[in-house]
Amino acid sequence: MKKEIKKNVRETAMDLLEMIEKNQSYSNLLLNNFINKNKIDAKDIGLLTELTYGTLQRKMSLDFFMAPFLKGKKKIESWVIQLLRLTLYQMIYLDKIPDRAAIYEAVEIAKKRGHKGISGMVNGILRSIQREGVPSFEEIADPLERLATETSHPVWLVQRWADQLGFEKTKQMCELNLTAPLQTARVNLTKTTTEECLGFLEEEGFQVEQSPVIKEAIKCYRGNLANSKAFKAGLITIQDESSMLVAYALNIAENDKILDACAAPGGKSTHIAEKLAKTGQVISLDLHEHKVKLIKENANRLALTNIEAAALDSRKVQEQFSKESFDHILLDAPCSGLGVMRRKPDMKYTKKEEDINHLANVQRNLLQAVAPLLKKGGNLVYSTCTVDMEENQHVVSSFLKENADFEGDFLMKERMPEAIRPLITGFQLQILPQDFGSDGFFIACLRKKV
Ligand SMILES: C[S@@+](CC[C@H](N)C(=O)[O-])C[C@H]1O[C@@H](n2cnc3c(N)ncnc32)[C@H](O)[C@@H]1O
Repeated sequence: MKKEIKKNVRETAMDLLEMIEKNQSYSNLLLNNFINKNKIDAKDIGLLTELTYGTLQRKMSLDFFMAPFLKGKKKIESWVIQLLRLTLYQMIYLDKIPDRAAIYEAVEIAKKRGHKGISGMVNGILRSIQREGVPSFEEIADPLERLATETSHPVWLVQRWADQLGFEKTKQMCELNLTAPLQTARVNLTKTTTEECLGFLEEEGFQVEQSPVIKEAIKCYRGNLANSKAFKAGLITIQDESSMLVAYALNIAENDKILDACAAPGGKSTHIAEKLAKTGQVISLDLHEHKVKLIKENANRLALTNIEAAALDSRKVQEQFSKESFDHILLDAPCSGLGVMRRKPDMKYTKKEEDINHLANVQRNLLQAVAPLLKKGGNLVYSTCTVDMEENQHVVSSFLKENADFEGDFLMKERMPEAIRPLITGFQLQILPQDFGSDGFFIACLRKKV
């Protein structure tokens, strides 16, 4: 039976924000686990999600708004800061909640969690904000710093993107990162058609439509497809459209043997297996045993028998597999994930610039390790869900420099859905979230010379 949250929704959001702030878990995992474990009522899920994600998304802006009102105050406990952010978020960004209701709730929580002094301070700060209004972003003279504060992204990241992409694209991306992503799913074409699947989902009450970009992709405007009968029956996989493009890049033909070197939880492996239409074989490797379990579960749910999943550090693949034993190889590398910040807003504040340098090294080593396993004439597809050149274009160019037996595969463009082609430069595709609403993503298609 579903139950209402014992603590009220705002207090729960405050606790979740505190846990995220203390780096106890990723926001998306924490919130999903909390909702599932506590069987939260549907009407509370919406508000809890909105308050937690919204406050997190706007953290830097909220701190900017609050700063003048905290001047001269002694050190304020972390949970009180979360409470102030949460309340300010409702006052500034949510029209449907009257200010007085938000302030009243905040004071009640402060009384319960702290003491009279704290609730008095919370009341005082919030009432002053209500009376005097918050400062304007226009007060920030430097355009880059203003964009960073206004869209709540760290300055180093905005600076980095502006250097790589220019200010306009950076601005669009930062603004898009504040919006909620649409859920999309991939139809398992070995079991059904897109049209038939749309029909099943509509019968179940989902508001869905076929994507204009990828023929087997479905966009969902209402409902969570993970709870659908179609999902349980293995007719769909929840996957972003950008990720679906990887299987297009590979040039898959029936009976191919394909290596997916970083495969868990199996989103792309299962797509490849579906495209193989019950023929061939996908060898799906991942570093972590518990993640390999997820690949197997997904393959079973989708009734795909042409996937073999195993735990292995792919930097050591040469110890397990012979040279030139795969028709194609996918390296969907571990990366900084800067293309999926909409889904994990806490990443904006936890990622460091040095992480990017470290990851680029790991990515180069993985590419170097898998390359000898590819047959001549086969494709090596390298992909990441990031938008950083150091992990994308630079990794690829340094690989090509060191491996004269590889070249860019310019035919990738012809294999891609038509709407994507204008975004392709040669044999590389950098998708920004604002391009067509999917995740930021990178795909490069290389070919081993014959
Ligand atoms: C981007 S995710 C893969 C997502 C997956 N391709 C999909 O579509 O579902 C990267 C994966 O690489 C794995 N990984 C990281 N280092 C690895 C290594 N040295 N060898 C094998 N897998 C590794 C991580 O555990 C993670 O699951």
